Amino acid sequence: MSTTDTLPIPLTNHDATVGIIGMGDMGRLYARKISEAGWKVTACDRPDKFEALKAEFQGSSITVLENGHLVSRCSDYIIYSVEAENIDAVVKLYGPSTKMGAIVGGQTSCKAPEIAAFEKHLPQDVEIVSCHSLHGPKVDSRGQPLVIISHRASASSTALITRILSCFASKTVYLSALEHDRITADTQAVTHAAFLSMGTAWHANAQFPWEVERYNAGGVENVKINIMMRIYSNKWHVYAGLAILNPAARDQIRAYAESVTELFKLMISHKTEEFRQRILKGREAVFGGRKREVLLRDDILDQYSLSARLPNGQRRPNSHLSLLAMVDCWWKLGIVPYEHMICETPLFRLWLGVVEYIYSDVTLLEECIRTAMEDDTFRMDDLEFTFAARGWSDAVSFGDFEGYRKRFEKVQTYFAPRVAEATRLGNEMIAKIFEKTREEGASNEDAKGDSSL
Ligand SMILES: NC(=O)C1=CN([C@@H]2O[C@H](COP(=O)(O)OP(=O)(O)OC[C@H]3O[C@@H](n4cnc5c(N)ncnc54)[C@H](OP(=O)(O)O)[C@@H]3O)[C@@H](O)[C@H]2O)C=CC1
Ligand SMILES: O=C(O)C(=O)Cc1ccc(O)cc1
Repeated sequence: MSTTDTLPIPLTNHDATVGIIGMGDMGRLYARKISEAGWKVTACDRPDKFEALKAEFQGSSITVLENGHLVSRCSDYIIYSVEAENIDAVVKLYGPSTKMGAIVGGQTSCKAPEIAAFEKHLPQDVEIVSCHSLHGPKVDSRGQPLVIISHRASASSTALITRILSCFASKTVYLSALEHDRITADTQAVTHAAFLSMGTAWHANAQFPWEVERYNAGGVENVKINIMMRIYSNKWHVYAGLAILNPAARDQIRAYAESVTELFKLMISHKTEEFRQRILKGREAVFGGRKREVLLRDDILDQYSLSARLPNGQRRPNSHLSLLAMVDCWWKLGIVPYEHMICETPLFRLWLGVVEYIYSDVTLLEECIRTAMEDDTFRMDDLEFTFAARGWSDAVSFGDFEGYRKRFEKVQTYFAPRVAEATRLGNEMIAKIFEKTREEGASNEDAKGDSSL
């Protein structure tokens, strides 16, 4: 980190102007929160959206400008909140207009291309402090991780950005760009790959899983369905960007697809003992000697089913290939997911909670193994899931944004009629689980003076 202290930004309260380039979902969240906290905010989106955006923010304290040149000229901290795929082009366009001595950052989910664009196109007098809120635009930011990357900045500038972003009441985590990308590949990219593959497999089998009896099977299935729907209700470019542009993510998604394929081959060749040994080795590597940390209770999850017709709550065995492959892949890559909780997202926490739920109960795990080996009920789902995991891995390794978009939107369109309902249920489920988790974490702390939550 180099320092440039020649043109200090004033540090007295609220006297810096914050500029937002890209008024999509995250840009709007940032503009609104930062302006509510009392900072002067300027913002723009693409020039063709200027009139509409100006009309929308008429009478608010956010000043909408025509383009990124105008935002850059008058702002002390400029945040690029655009598609990761576009970051180089947008910084190239507006970067040279940055006010002398200002600080620049970005909100993209993968930092290597963002930092490369800043280094390439920003004048030398400009400092670089980037950020990444590890949650979607509709999630309560309080207590969620917010990564701050002080890449080329003085301590006082980093302190100023920390102060500006403190309005989110998030948990600030300081990392380098490289650390950020390695950790988020583990927490976000592989998690998304699993759920994208579930959606693709259900679509390939022409199923709405909540209408199929074998999926009306309690908490774990509810989490799978709700997270899958949540991911497919977001914009494709968010997931494409963080997977395709992050080399660590590409490797991990490939490793996940390999684990899925290898486990599936063992299943269909009925190599029970080899399969069991592999599952148990993964369990030992990832969870061995660890007390259960994330609480997920089936009775809470059971309340959040999309199924209207079928009675809820009777657990049906499932091979849970998606979940067994996750642990297998963590083991093969030497990843201990708990070490990455500093960059957890709500989805990663839920996913780890579900995985942990199965792996902490030997009876449940044995049930998965037995079902995988003996029960054909889920075989066609597992086959399609295997194809899907490899398909997503190919789209990511080929760096194929267009192919990724088509794959994503095909499934998104299929599930679209139920998205609103799934989002509502998913939000309730997440809020309830985290509320319960916090409560139980607090009572554990009272009881033992030791809470990991
Ligand atoms: N959504 C999420 O859950 C999260 C997203 N992120 C990251 O934040 C960034 C923004 O994501 P999000 O807000 O969801 O995406 P959006 O697509 O909602 O917002 C991006 C906005 O930037 C605009 N834009 C593109 N080019 C320019 C330009 N030259 N000048 C001004 N505006 C421009 C886009 O316009 P147009 O649509 O016309 O291209 C769009 O309105 C992404 O990099 C994403 O990875 C980070 C955390 C969470
Ligand atoms: O929680 C998740 O994984 C999400 O899907 C929301 C999300 C998407 C992109 C980010 O950079 C951060 C959070």
